[in-house]
Amino acid sequence: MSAGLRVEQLRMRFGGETADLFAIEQLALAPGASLGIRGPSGAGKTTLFNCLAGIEAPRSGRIEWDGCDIAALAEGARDRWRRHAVGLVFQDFHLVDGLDALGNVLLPAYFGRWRPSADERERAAALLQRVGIAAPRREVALLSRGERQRVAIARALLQRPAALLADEPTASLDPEHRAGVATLLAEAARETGAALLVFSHDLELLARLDRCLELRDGALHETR
Ligand SMILES: Nc1ncnc2c1ncn2[C@@H]1O[C@H](COP(=O)(O)OP(=O)(O)OP(=O)(O)O)[C@@H](O)[C@H]1O
Repeated sequence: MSAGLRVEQLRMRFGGETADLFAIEQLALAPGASLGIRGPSGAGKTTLFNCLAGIEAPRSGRIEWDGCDIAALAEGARDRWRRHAVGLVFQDFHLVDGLDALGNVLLPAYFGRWRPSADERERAAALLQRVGIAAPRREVALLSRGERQRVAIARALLQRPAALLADEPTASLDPEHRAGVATLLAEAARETGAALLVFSHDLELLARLDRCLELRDGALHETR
């Protein structure tokens, strides 16, 4: 059993298509390491993100996270795995506007339970402080876009995930907020020892990561 991510012979094809969108022979990411994936529009980055996050099932191949092949799991088991094993950060934040910052960070703690534990509440408050949100009880709809993304990062870290996956996390932010979120993601992953996988066009963000690959013409290519 190996720690981190190990992908082998991963193929994805949507129904009705005659060719694979991508075929990835091998990909590995160790705990604590960071990897960026960029690529032209339509190359399949979001689809690959969805496969690696267990949101979508590939056509064939292995996606092992800490030795567990999530490609072989049924949808319900994959959903359960995703809730505790990975933290997800999206371009458009996926926050619940009617809730305050603390309520949003605590959302993952509600799955399958009535309410979060005292420990989880404490951790959520500490994470919000860590990401620089001074008003945890403010409704997220009233926060700036940069602040909203920082709340989303705090939420992704709540369950102490072994991996942090981000899909275009800085794309809807202005330059000042982009730099802050890039630093935060890289630091948070380093501090927690999580593997960090970022899909992005943001060259400044990609430059902060250990390694960067390009998804192009259905395959992953080295960029540096
Ligand atoms: N559910 C689906 N069914 C059929 N085709 C799909 C589906 N989802 C995505 N595609 C197709 O797969 C291709 C890759 O889409 P994807 O969103 O993964 O690309 P991307 O690299 O993230 O693009 P962008 O950078 O523009 O967001 C596109 O041609 C898209 O139309």
